[in-house]
Amino acid sequence: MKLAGLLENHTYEIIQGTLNVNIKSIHHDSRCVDEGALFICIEGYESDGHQYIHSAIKQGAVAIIVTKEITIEDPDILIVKVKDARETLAHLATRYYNRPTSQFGLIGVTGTNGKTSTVNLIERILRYSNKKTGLIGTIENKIDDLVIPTEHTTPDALELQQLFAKMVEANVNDVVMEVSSHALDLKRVWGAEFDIAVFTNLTLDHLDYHKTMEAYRDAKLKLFMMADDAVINIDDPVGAYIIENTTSERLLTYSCLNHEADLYAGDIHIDIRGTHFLLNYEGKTYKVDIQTPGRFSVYNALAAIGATLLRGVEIEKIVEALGKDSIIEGRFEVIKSESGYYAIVDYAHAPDGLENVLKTIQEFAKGRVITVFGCGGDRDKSKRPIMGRIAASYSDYTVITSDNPRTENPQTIMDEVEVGVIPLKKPYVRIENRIDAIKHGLDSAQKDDIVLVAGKGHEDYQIIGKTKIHMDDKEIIRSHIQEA
Ligand SMILES: CC(=O)N[C@H]1[C@@H](OP(=O)(O)OP(=O)(O)OC[C@H]2O[C@@H](n3ccc(=O)[nH]c3=O)[C@H](O)[C@@H]2O)O[C@H](CO)[C@@H](O)[C@@H]1O[C@H](C)C(=O)N[C@@H](C)C(=O)N[C@H](CCC(=O)O)C(=O)O
Ligand SMILES: Nc1ncnc2c1ncn2[C@@H]1O[C@H](COP(=O)(O)OP(=O)(O)OP(=O)(O)O)[C@@H](O)[C@H]1O
Ligand SMILES: N[C@H](CCC[C@H](N)C(=O)O)C(=O)O
Ligand SMILES: [Mg+2]
Repeated sequence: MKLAGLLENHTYEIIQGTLNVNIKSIHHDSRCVDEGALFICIEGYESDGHQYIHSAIKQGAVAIIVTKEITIEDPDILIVKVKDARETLAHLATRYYNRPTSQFGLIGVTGTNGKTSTVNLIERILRYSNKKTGLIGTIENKIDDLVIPTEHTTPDALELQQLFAKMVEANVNDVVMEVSSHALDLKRVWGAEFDIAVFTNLTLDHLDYHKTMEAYRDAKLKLFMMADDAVINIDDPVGAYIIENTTSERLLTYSCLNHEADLYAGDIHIDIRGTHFLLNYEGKTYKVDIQTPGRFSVYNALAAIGATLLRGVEIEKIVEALGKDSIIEGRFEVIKSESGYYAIVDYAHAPDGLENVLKTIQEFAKGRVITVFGCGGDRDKSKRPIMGRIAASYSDYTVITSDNPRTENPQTIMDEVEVGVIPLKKPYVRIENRIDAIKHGLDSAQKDDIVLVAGKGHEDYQIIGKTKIHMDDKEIIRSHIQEA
C-alpha cells in the first residue's frame, strides 16, 4: 500500500524521501518491525519511540513517522513529520484496514464502573437476537465464539483496527466494546465510527493518569462527540454534563430515580441470586429478572436495554434474553459453602464499586460480612484509604491483603488502605499473601455469613513487580471449601 494514499486528509511534512514508497506493514513498536514496514515513533510515558529508529531501520523499516527533528544517514528512507503521532497512528490504521467500523454497528461503553458488565449484557442480548457479534473488553476479546486473550480494556489503535478488520472478515453485524478513559485520551479509538455511545457513571478512579476529575470526565465526553446516538445514565450528575455537550443526535436516558427518563426502573427487589424490577418504557411496563444482585446491576441492565433498543432489538426479546443469562465472570459471583456461608467474588476495585457491592450485600446479609481486599499498585493512590474506610464501615471484619502490587511494595499499599480502616475501630487484620488472606476470611465465616473477595474478579493472575504469577480468587475459594 502506498503511504501517499494512507496519509490522505492528514496534515504532515515530508522531511526526506518520497511518499510513493510501498508500505507492507505499520508498527509503533520497533520490536515488531519487519521488511518494508512503516515505523511510527511515539513519545510515550515509559520510553520514546524516536530512540528506536535505528533498530527499526536495521529490521527493514522503509519509512519513519516522527514528531521530533531527527537526521538519518540513509537517504532512501522516507521521513515524515506529524504533530500528533497517536492521531496519525489511528488515521493510518483506520485506512490501512479499510475503515472496518463502517461495515458494522459499533457500540462503545464508557464510565468508571460497569463497562465490562454492560458490554457483556449487550453482547448476550444481540446474540440472543441472532446477530453475529464482536466484543472488545477487559476480560477478553471475542469474534462470535472465538475468544482472543487481551492485555488492555481497549487495545491501541493499530491492534484495534486490525481486530475490527478480522470482525469484518467474519461478517459480524454488531461490535460492542469498552472504551476506557485512557483509550479516549490516547486516541486509541480515534477514527472509529461509533453508532452508539453508552455512559454508565463517573466516580473516583485513575487520578494518577488524569490528575483531576474534570480531565477524567472530559476524556469520557470524547466518546459522545463521536457517536450518532447515546444512552445516558441521568442519575449520575455527569449524565447532564454529557447531555449538554454531546453531538449525538438521538438520546435515550435511563434512571432508577427519575420517572421522566426514557427507561425507568422501579420496584427493585434484590436477593443473593439476582435482582427483579419493573421497567417503564414508552408507557408500558415490563418485568425484568437478572441474575446479578444489586442496584448497580439494574443500571447495567438499563444501559444494555437502551443500546440494544437503539440497534433495533425488540423490547420483549431483550427482556427475555436478560432473564436467561446475565451472570458475568468475576462480577458478583456467588459460591455457597456446605456449612451455609457464602463467598462472593467481585471485581470492585474503585470506591464506588466497592460501596455498591457492600451495600447490596447489606440488603440481604443475615450473618456477618467479612471483606477480603487490597488495592492495585502503580495505580491511583488516592482511592486506597477511601476503599479502606468503605470496607470497614460495611463489614464486620476486614482482611486487608495484596491485589496486583506491580512495582510497589505491597506493605506500603496496605499501610495506605489501613489509614482508612483504623478510625472505624472495627476488627481487621493484614495478611499480605492473598491466598492466605482469602483462606483466613473463609475460615472466619460461619453459617449465613458472607465473605466478599473483592478487586480481582476474573483475573487469573497476580502481578508482582513485572512478573505475572497464577492466582485465581475463585479457584482458591473452591479448593478451600466444600461447595454446597
Ligand atoms: C498510560 C498507558 O496507557 N500507556 C500505554 C501506552 O504506553 P505509551 O504509549 O506511553 O508507550 P511507551 O511504553 O512509553 O513506549 C513509547 C513507544 O516506544 C515504543 N517502543 C518501546 C520499546 C521498544 O523497545 N521499542 C519501541 O518501539 C512503544 O511501542 C511505544 O510506541 O501504550 C503501550 C503500548 O500499547 C501500553 O502498554 C501502555 O499501557 C500501560 C502499560 C498501562 O498499564 N495502561 C493502563 C493504565 C490502561 O491503559 N488501562 C486502561 C483501562 C483503564 C480502566 O479500566 O478504565 C485500558 O484500556 O486497558
Ligand atoms: N453500574 C455500576 N455502578 C457501580 N459499580 C458497578 C457497576 N457495575 C459494576 N460495578 C462494580 O464495579 C466492578 C467492576 O465492574 P465492571 O468490570 O463491569 O466495570 P468496568 O467499568 O469494566 O471496570 P474496568 O475499568 O476495570 O474495565 C464490579 O465488580 C462491581 O463491583
Ligand atoms: N482496569 C483497572 C483494573 C484494576 C484491577 C485491579 N485488580 C488492579 O490491578 O488494580 C485499572 O487498570 O485500574
Ligand atoms: Mg472493564
